[in-house]
Amino acid sequence: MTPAVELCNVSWGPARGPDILSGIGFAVPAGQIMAICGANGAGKSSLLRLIYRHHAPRQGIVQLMGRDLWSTPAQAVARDLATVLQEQPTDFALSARQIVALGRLPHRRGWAVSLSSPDAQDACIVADAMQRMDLTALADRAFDTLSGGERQRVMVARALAQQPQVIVLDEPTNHLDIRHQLELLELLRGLGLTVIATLHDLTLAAEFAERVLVLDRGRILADGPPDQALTEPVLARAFRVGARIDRSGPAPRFAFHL
Ligand SMILES: Nc1ncnc2c1ncn2[C@@H]1O[C@H](COP(=O)(O)OP(=O)(O)OP(=O)(O)O)[C@@H](O)[C@H]1O
Repeated sequence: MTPAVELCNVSWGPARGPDILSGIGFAVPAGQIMAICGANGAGKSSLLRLIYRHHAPRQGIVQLMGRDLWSTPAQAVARDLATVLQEQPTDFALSARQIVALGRLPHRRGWAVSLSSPDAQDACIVADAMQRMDLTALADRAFDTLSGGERQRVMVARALAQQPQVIVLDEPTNHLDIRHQLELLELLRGLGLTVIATLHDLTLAAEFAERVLVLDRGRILADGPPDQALTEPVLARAFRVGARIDRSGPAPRFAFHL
């Protein structure tokens, strides 16, 4: 079966700069939940930007649903792939519902859309996405009056309203309290979609993901099920710390020292 996302021998670096990512190759089957872990500056966000068609690879090819990303119009990519990023809109006064309704844009012909009067089907999809993210009571609040965690849930609801095949998330649990972290990861797992998320919290990554990719200075250091990818030697090398993993309980416990 065609992978949902596939990178073949990809490298990327900024114009006139050295490679930040090199020799990156992996295929994500449809429906797989993959976490990307690694130290600050390892290249996690840059890798996501290649997957959501923000950076074009310097070398190699990135495919979404079997099509070269850069031979596919941006709107067609947006029908298949949604993002939840760290940068959030803050400088305009749309309501939470209107932000979520933006997720319907890629499905509109010619991008023409009235945010205040979406058609009945779109309104239903938007309401459903908001309900799943526990946002119904906040629907009419201006986005810039919401807390960090509420905003994050709005951005996830917008991605759900997009009804994509693939969701790419950059540190989705940032700003969320423990309950909302667990609820979000549970929800993502239950969607049946392909999910690719960067996660700093290794315990969450080990519990949530079926597969973990560990990046180290722009290269893949480990790629496999959590218990094979998140090992003491891999973590020691990736994070330059001593690492101990206690696997005696139901979930692994990670301990680190300098
Ligand atoms: N457009 C750019 N121009 C120059 N350097 C860049 C650019 N984008 C990323 N970098 C550099 O590439 C490296 C990887 O950055 P990236 O944001 O991908 O790391 P990360 O693993 O997501 O880090 P963090 O955990 O701190 O968010 C960093 O050293 C960063 O400064």
